[in-house]
Amino acid sequence: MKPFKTVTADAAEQLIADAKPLILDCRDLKDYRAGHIENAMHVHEQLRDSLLKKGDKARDMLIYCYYGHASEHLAEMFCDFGFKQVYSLAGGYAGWKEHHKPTGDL
Ligand SMILES: O=S(=O)([O-])[S-]
Repeated sequence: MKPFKTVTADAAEQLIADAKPLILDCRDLKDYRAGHIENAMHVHEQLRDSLLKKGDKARDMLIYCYYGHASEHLAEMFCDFGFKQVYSLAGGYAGWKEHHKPTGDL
């Protein structure tokens, strides 16, 4: 069984509204800059490492990538480091946009 949870765009939107998770975008920086889920942070290696070491393990964390594959790997890594509430967005940012969810697009 996966140590993290996979959420649909609808469930992720609800999660964001209810739990105010830390939102991590693990796509390329240029794609993040072109548009991302509101309040998402771009995860570069340094941020990832510092979160793994010092992040709040009890806080909900929502991770997304392009289509929902890379985020699963990252989600698993956070779980391995003891994070308790890790979610991966199924379908990634592509799915999010397809469902017409709000973005911080410029
Ligand atoms: O970002 S991706 O791994 O889903 S192609």
